[in-house]
Amino acid sequence: MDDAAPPTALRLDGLAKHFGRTRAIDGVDLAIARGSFVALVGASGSGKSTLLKTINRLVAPDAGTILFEGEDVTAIAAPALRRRIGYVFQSIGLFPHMTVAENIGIGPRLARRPIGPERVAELLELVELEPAHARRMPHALSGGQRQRVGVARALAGEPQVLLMDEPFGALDPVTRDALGRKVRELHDRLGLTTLMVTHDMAEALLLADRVLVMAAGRIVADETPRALLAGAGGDEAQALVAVPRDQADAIAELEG
Ligand SMILES: Nc1ncnc2c1ncn2[C@@H]1O[C@H](COP(=O)(O)OP(=O)(O)OP(=O)(O)O)[C@@H](O)[C@H]1O
Repeated sequence: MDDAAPPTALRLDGLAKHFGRTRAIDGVDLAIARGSFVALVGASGSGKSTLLKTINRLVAPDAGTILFEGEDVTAIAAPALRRRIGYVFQSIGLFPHMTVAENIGIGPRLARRPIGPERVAELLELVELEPAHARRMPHALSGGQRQRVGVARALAGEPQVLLMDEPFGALDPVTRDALGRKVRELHDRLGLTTLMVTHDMAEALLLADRVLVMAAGRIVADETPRALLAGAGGDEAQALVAVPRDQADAIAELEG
């Protein structure tokens, strides 16, 4: 083994999950180095969300193992696991009847390590929200603010790993861009290991250190953004890279 390589935060071996006849995950082997920011892209229905959910045990796989810092996730109590692995949901997923502060504190509370108002204020500051937002209900926030609360909630238990399922999907492009940069900055500052599902190859190329492409339950490409832009990864990956590249070319042409 290479002594200089960073330790593995997550290791998936022979992972499979079927829903009836659908092979949502069809034999995935994957090692994610501590500290890396990995994007998971691929067509709708290719298994990205299911893969993410198996990691923090929201979905139980039919076969295979998942090691988190060398420990089988099934051996870790779910609340403790979910405190150590923050999760930002696709549809934000805030509890509508709870204040922002209660939403942010739910994970630590379930893990019997409740957080106080100072920590809530600190988390709000981390995602650039006002301290007064702590008392608001989710419906009284904009979509971008709600998603920031979702990120704060995922960070509340001081996780080592951050899983994000299409976290910026519902946001306007300007907010999306700002929040993407913010998350990357927090990833670097807090020393996180991040696995982010996105439909947007441009976002994956700009934010991640490594891009995985999923198709029909399998990982069909695993490349750095630079390698993808240089043509690596095969047809599936290159079809996805072509989208932002063609758009950039078309805009450049309009600018004449
Ligand atoms: N609870 C479930 N019951 C039955 N089928 C499911 C369930 N969850 C996922 N599937 C199926 O498994 C496959 C993979 O779904 P998954 O949500 O993981 O894909 P995805 O790549 O995340 O899609 P999207 O980008 O649209 O979110 C799909 O065919 C989906 O319909």
